[in-house]
Amino acid sequence: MQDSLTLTRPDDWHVHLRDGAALQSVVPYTARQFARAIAMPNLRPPITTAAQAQAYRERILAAVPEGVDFEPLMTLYLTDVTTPDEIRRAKDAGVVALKLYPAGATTNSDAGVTDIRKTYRTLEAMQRDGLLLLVHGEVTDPAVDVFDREAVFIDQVMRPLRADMPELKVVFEHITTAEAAQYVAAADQYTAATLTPQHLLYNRNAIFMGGLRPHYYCLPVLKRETHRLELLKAATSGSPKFFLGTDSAPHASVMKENSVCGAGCFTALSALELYAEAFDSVGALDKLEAFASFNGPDFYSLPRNTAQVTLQRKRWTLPEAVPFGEAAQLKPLRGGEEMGWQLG
Ligand SMILES: NC(=O)N[C@@H](CC(=O)O)C(=O)O
Ligand SMILES: [Zn+2]
Ligand SMILES: [Zn+2]
Repeated sequence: MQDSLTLTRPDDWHVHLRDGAALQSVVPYTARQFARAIAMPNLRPPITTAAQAQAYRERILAAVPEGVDFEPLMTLYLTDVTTPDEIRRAKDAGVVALKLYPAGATTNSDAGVTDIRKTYRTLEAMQRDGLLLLVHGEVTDPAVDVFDREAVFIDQVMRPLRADMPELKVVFEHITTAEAAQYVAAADQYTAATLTPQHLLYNRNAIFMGGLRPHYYCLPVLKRETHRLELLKAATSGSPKFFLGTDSAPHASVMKENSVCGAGCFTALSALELYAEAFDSVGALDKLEAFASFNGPDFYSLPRNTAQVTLQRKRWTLPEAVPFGEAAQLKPLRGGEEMGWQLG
């Protein structure tokens, strides 16, 4: 049995770092685990301009502990009115991607896109300037069952978008279904996907085991076991189209343990350990490095990291809660439970 694993320092291609006091609390976790991270722009108000992204970047950097090497990669929140001029400014400011939130699909998505065709001139500018489009891939039609929203999105939005913008690099974020895994695997080299630890480790039973478990609720919601197995197969397939994106999404525990629970799982504390457990469960630890450290930078046309990290097979207990902002608490996914790997 393999008891330690050394790999190139990984990056997180999808994380929510929030802002203010919450940002101060969570940035150190991500910076300890990852060399770079794609900082999601769904703040309140959202990051919609290059100038806001630059200022947010500075706030993130100010929260990185002394001596830790960490680079946030910035994104803009795409709206119906984002202009091609803003894309030029974004490019000049070092912004790497825009995020498509269908309006109303998830946490802080009210300012999102109401009809993708409204953004076509802007998407053309992105295609030209080499900015990526990151997609929360769920339709918002209340008539569509919550568990079907990703699969329906593929036919209603993804296929037409790919046909109309063939050379725009698109990342189908946090995929949760066999349909999405198969769609991405079969697509050309301009389409990739991120996978979260929770969707590789859990199926939807986790949300209901012995009672309703808010800390396992995120969007897109966990699916059946058949989907989880397909996702794990995709992640460990060796295909360069699949890479690490935790979607670590901190919400104060009072907001999670509430009559209306916010969507999001906080995993930044132990992300790499959770992925190692998932890959180990199918004997694919040898595939973790490409997934965590190579495929993402290759797709974004960024250099790979050169430093290394080591994971040890070791039993330890994840804290049940950690401080979050001034007075709140944050409960990590798996909090209070045993872990099988530890980042050295
Ligand atoms: N994944 C989630 O359930 N929540 C994310 C938003 C998102 O990535 O959809 C959040 O910002 O809390
Ligand atoms: Zn999302
Ligand atoms: Zn997210």
